[in-house]
Amino acid sequence: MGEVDTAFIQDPEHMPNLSPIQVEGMPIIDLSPITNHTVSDPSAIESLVKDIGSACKEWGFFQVTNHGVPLSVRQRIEEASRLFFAQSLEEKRKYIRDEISPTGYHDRPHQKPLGLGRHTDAGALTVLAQDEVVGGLEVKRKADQEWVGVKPTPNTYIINVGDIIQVILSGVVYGAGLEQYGAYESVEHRVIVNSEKERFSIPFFFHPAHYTVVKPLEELTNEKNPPKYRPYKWGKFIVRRRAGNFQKLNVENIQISHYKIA
Ligand SMILES: O=C(O)CCC(=O)C(=O)O
Ligand SMILES: [Fe+2]
Repeated sequence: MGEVDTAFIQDPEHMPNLSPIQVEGMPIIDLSPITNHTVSDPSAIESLVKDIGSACKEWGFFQVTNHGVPLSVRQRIEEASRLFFAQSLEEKRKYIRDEISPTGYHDRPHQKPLGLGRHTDAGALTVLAQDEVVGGLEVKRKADQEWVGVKPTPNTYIINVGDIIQVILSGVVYGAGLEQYGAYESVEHRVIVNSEKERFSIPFFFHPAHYTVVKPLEELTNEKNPPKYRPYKWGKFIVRRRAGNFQKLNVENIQISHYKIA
């Protein structure tokens, strides 16, 4: 590996612990009440909605089973990505990520063991097919702010709240006794890689159109509960975020905290 751009080198307190605690505590949510059309039990849907709400508030992350995505589809995507990445660098660079094709190939320099520095996802939410063998995703657990590894669960997808949901739902007021759940927050996460095994992961980002203005839901704000964020243009935000290419969270790169109303 060549020289690593110092912008990617983390401060010591953000360097990953090489053997993080592996947790299974992240909620696993069964989506069969919405994917199994033979069951039409409104109370099952109601409790599903509640469970998703609690998972979003307590973890900002959850995993889904019975999601209705055929395993064969996932396997075909995984196979196609293995074939793509096995090609020569020259071939891959034909599909390089740039301003015109922001989802293209990105041969990002990284300093092992950190595959992807700590960050929050900028979009509304992310659906992730994590590598089922290698794992490597770590989440900053809201309960104690510890970094915990997310143990891969076969044929599940990991879903996490992104910055847009944090802003839109920032006006949610909790009833007495419910404060411990905290708010809908876009939780920090990062990825560690190991030098022996390749790691494949397939994130799908829910992003709005570039002209979208992101702002707290007006129905949730009023004089007593004023908006906590200034409106921002999604297109500008994501273009600036991409220019920073997941560098350190606390420097250079644009964050929703910059739009926070003190
Ligand atoms: O590879 C992973 O497990 C997560 C990737 C991720 O966090 C991202 O692309 O935003
Ligand atoms: Fe992410």
